[in-house]
Amino acid sequence: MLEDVMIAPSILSADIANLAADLDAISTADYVHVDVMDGHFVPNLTFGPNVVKAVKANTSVPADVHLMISNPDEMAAEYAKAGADIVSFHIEAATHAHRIVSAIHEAGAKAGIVINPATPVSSLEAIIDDLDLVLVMSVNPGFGGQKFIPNSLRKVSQVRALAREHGVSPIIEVDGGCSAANAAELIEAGATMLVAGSAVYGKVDRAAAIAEIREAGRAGIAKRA
Ligand SMILES: O=C(CO)[C@H](O)[C@H](O)COP(=O)(O)O
Ligand SMILES: [Fe+2]
Repeated sequence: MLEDVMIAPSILSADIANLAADLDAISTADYVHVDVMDGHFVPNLTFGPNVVKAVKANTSVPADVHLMISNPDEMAAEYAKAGADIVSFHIEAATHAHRIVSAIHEAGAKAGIVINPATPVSSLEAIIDDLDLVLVMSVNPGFGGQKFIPNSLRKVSQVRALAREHGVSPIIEVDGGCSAANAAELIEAGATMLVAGSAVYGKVDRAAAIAEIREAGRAGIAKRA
């Protein structure tokens, strides 16, 4: 049973020159979402483990690190060692997914797998028992501020069904184009954590934006099947 809707603002949309202040502004969030892009798996380039360390040094909000990198086999555990509370990597980039999950766990973090919009939920079947989190991308990764892909809702329901079938309850996170406008339907479909970049950092009052998305999402809890 979902206790409450979790919100993870993405610092992709923060002012990196004023990161400490922009982290203070989201102290009511459940996680801070850190988008790591390597310029290979996705066209864009962002942060490395040093930024995860800087985030950890400047907030007590746990860090949810989303790796959009071509080499999670080599690098995922480094982000756990840098202090990430959750490290998630893309199934499309992984050679030995089970080994990566074990390495993240051994380094002391929770482990998640991310699936792109065109990757089927069935790709998680053999590994869902080992995961703390499944992240459904609702945009093609690489940039903030993109439009939500509607078919993602069906995929969220499919992840929930797969988790139930396996008797596990990973966090079900959705990333890309999430806002107060679609929070209720996402939570109703089975999401438990929503990433919000532009929907939080695009607003002057970030705490109010977080509260608004959370409140909108709560309407979906009651409607759940
Ligand atoms: O992983 C991401 C992009 O690849 C970001 O987390 C995501 O796009 C958040 O930004 P927004 O809420 O503005 O869509
Ligand atoms: Fe992300």
